[in-house]
Amino acid sequence: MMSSRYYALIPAAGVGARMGADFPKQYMPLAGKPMLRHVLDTFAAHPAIAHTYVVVSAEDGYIDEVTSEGNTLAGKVTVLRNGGATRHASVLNGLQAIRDRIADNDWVLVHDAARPGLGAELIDRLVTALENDEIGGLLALPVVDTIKRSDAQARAEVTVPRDFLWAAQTPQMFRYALLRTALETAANVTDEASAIEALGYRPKLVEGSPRNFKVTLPHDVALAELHLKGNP
Ligand SMILES: Nc1ccn([C@@H]2O[C@H](COP(=O)(O)OP(=O)(O)OP(=O)(O)O)[C@@H](O)[C@H]2O)c(=O)n1
Ligand SMILES: C[C@](O)(CO)[C@H](O)COP(=O)(O)O
Repeated sequence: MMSSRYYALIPAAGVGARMGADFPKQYMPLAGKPMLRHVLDTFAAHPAIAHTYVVVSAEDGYIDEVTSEGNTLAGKVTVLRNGGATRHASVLNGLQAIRDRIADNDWVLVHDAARPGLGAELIDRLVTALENDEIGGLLALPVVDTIKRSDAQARAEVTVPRDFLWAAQTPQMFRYALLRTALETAANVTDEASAIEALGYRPKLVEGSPRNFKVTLPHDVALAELHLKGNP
């Protein structure tokens, strides 16, 4: 039997509403290049990744410039212009579009365009941890703060025990057929692991890194630049 290959799928069809810029945040310049380009460069340079697919919206007017710069992504990255209204829809549309280019058993690493701090060592950590896994899993960080649940007026109602709580990151890595089925079946989910969990499986949690945080709000930009300039 042929061994499984590894593919990256990057949902990049969001509008970045919480960032409040007048263009999608994945195209913001960070440490000399657009946020999305950091992510594409990382996957394109990784020896384990057979190919990278990036999902953008049909109206996207930025992606061609971002992928053509320097010509180093040629043959390594394919743009899919079928992003959906939610992250869930964008990932599923991407998976459906590549059905003839991937085997059911191949692994897909789904990674947010908005997490430019991912480095090769974290990809290695995830891939190594899941080498002999049947289900797959994701990078995540154990929660370190005391956790409060509040009422609608932001008054603490209860302190939630943080044992066994993790904050989900990406990549989230699952075999193609299982992931596609899970996302086709699930109601709107915010990550791939939720859809897999809904089928009754337990994705493996592999320790990620604070550096791999999601750039979401305006104040995240300076921190992302700091990380990326320290280690481009
Ligand atoms: N319809 C969507 C929404 C999000 N994403 C992608 O999913 C990732 C994580 O989403 P998030 O940080 O929530 O990005 P946005 O949806 O762009 O941000 P916001 O919720 O603030 O609008 C990003 O790479 C984003 O581009 C996507 O591909 N398609
Ligand atoms: C997939 C994810 O990055 C894990 O934290 C997250 O669920 C997606 O971001 P959102 O802000 O919930 O859309």
